[in-house]
Amino acid sequence: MSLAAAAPLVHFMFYTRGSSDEFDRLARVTGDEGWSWRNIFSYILKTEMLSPPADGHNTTGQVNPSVHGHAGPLLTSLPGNATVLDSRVIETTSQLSEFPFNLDMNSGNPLGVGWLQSTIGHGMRSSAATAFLTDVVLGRENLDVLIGTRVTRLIRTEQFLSTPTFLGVELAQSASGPRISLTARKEVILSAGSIGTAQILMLSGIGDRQELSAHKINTLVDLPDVGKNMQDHPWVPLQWMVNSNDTLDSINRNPELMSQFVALYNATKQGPIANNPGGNQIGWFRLPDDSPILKQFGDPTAGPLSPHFELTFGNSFLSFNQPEPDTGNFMSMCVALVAPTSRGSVTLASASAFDAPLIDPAFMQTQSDLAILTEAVKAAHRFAAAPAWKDFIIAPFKDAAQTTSDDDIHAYIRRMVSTFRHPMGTAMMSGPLDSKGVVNPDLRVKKVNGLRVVDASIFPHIFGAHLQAPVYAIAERAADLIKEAHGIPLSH
Ligand SMILES: Cc1cc2nc3c(=O)[nH]c(=O)nc-3n(C[C@H](O)[C@H](O)[C@H](O)COP(=O)(O)OP(=O)(O)OC[C@H]3O[C@@H](n4cnc5c(N)ncnc54)[C@H](O)[C@@H]3O)c2cc1C
Repeated sequence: MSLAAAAPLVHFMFYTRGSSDEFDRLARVTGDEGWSWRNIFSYILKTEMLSPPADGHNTTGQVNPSVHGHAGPLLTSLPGNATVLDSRVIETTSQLSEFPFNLDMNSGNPLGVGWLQSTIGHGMRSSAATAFLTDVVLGRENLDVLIGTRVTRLIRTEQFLSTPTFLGVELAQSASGPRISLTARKEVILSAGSIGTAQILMLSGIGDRQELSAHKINTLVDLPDVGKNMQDHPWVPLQWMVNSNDTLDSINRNPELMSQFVALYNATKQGPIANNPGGNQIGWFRLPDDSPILKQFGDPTAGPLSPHFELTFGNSFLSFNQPEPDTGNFMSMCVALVAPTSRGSVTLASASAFDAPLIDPAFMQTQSDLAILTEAVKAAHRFAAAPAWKDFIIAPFKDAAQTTSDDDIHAYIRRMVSTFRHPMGTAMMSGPLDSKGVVNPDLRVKKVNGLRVVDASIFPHIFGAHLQAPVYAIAERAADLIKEAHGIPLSH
């Protein structure tokens, strides 16, 4: 029994696996070599089918096909529509040595600037739903997909000495609607994401005793780390005014032009609408090895192939928290801290599954987070100062212009910081004998029988990556762990 994943239906489709170091750290901290890059790589390839870009252009020199899957259900592709930024971003990589070109950021070494790969195939979003819930799969007798239905809690079905078994699931379609209970024969697989999984566990009596009792929930399993250790990627936008009309701003502000491109897209799956709105390239970077910040605070990354920060390059005014200007054309960078050390939480607001829980991403709570994101903002300005942008950039947008001194940047970060929507860690995995953590390396919930978690909540450290690819990777291995546990032959 599991929940279908929906976030892939709304997200930005960036397909980034993270570094080999990050999977190797997962193996190291859990004591399970099965999570290492070497072992996980075949699962990553199994999920993917690298496909031609929407515009059919020749992608030689933009991707390394040998590190990709070519027969999986999830379609990935290179950008499907050229933009006015492309040549300038790539030129910058040969002009400034601190921003080198990387042929393929999904090889295990993401460092440098490369062409964005997206979960797009034939100009359309490829999601967990399109890839895995195909008509054939939906036709299976042993699969029911319930829509408009919420899990309100898991139900303890047995208790053997001090270990409870949770094979029951309670569902409802509204806060006051009837509750329906189902009982699994083998096990329950909880995949409600970093927010939903923590909430459901706590509503089921699995969590921190004190917190649960505050909501009059009987603690059946005292697991204090449920909802703790949350990490997410904080980012700030920076924009520059540019002297070209050929940016998406011109389309976004012109309903007639927009409907022409929508019509083109509907007829041909081509044009700007077929492209990832997030841009055509991304870069992943480390602070220099001799950085005083690393000396003072230590290195928060998983290793030398893991980035401290990310830059994305957008062909329009991009921001989650600034109104779009009425005039002008823009180039934007999203500047993200991808190895944060701050840890937040998900706690219950009430004992109802229909009340959203309280989410505290705890952004910028450590000095090192602030210091590294500050360096990232400075790096973005250096990138935009490369000769490649000389005749293109007019000036930084008025807010971005106030980011020259460290103090200014700190104030800007405090004002602008936002989430990349990559929460993880609220049911973190740890070694089988480790009292910290929520799930064991086989993803089974500690101190419980019959219950496994498979989603982004299990990562003990955030990846330097947009998280869908790491989640697909762990889900592929989880499928084998589940089959093994129930004596079902593996398919490879
Ligand atoms: C706006 C946005 C943009 C993003 N962009 C990108 C991107 O470009 N690239 C990338 O790699 N990642 C991106 N992400 C992140 C990525 O989508 C997530 O990291 C990933 O989907 C996490 O997978 P998951 O299985 O843990 O959770 P989800 O995919 O969120 O799946 C959890 C599912 O459980 C359901 N659920 C929760 N609680 C209950 C309940 N009580 N009862 C029933 N169902 C429940 C939810 O509705 C959801 O369908 C983005 C996320 C967002 C929100």
